[in-house]
Amino acid sequence: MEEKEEGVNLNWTLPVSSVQELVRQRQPDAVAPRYFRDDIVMAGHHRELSQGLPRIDLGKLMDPPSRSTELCNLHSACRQWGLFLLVNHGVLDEGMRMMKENVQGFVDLPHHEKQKSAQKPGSLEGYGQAFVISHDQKLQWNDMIFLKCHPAHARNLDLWPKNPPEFRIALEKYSEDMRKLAAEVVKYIGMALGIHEGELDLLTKSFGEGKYEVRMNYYPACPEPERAIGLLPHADISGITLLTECGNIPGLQVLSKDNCWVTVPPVPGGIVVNLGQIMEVYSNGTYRAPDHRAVVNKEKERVSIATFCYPSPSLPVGPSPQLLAATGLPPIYQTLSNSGEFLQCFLSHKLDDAVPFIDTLKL
Ligand SMILES: O=C(O)CCC(=O)C(=O)O
Ligand SMILES: [Fe+2]
Repeated sequence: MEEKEEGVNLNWTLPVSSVQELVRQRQPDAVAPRYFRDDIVMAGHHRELSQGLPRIDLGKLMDPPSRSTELCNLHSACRQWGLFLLVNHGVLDEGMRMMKENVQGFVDLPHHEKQKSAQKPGSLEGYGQAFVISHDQKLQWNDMIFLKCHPAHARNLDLWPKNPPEFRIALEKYSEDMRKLAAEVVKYIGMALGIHEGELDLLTKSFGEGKYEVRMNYYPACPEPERAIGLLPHADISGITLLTECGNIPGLQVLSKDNCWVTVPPVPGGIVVNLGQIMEVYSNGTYRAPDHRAVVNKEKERVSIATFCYPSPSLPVGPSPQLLAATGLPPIYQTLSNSGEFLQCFLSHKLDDAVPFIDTLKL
């Protein structure tokens, strides 16, 4: 019998064993049935892109002579893919390196040490797995540690690892860098959409003062990568997500408009930006919050760091008033009072609902 209960939501997860421990202790040469994802991995075609995914240069956006051309590139990247590789982003190498080293250092700790940051019942925050709501649910080939970083009062420091000793400093610095970067990137996304003056200031300010959560993903090497999935296809619920990959190991794939899975190749020093559902709603569906997933491979473990960036409560979450006025189009989504209400609706939307969350907001 399914142990799923009525009213269960995504803000809750059952403890399951760490994939890393499973691999370390048993050194399996096959994937356990609970991880078989043949339905998902086999579904859909996979394609390598000859011309590559869009690259956006933040330096060019900041520099007035090159801005308008780069805004056109940004506009088409957000429309076509909802994902782009951000280069020349200005985040110092030192902070990035320190964060990557500390996340890898945490991953390499003995299990009992990592368990000091284990998720507590009733919350997704901490070390564990996301969204496990029944004992017979299929699992993902992923362990993670998920921590709230901004605003500072939202931090649950009891879950922040004390080991490696510089982990906390690295995360604090990194999330601060991501907060500043997100506000800048969102400003240009707003400009690309045609937003200006007061509304552009409100948008930028709301991300400057917004909510930031960091999810560090660990995908061990997998004996049967074609049978398992690192992360199931999903669209992020955030405004935008900033993704840093710790090594040179591909794994992230994005769904193209014509429904092909396209591998996002890691670019050393680059940051992958993907739009979340809040921006899809804000753009009245002009921009995409793309479905993406993580696949695993046989030889190498992979580590990624996703920062989910949300606007502060000062921004209503609905189609941009300026955009509606400029296009004369009707809103396709309802407006919720802020990202808190948006998240609440998302969390109470049951996992197994056939309708994607964003469609429940359609007018
Ligand atoms: O590991 C990756 O590349 C994807 C991570 C991701 O999509 C997420 O954490 O939401
Ligand atoms: Fe994601």
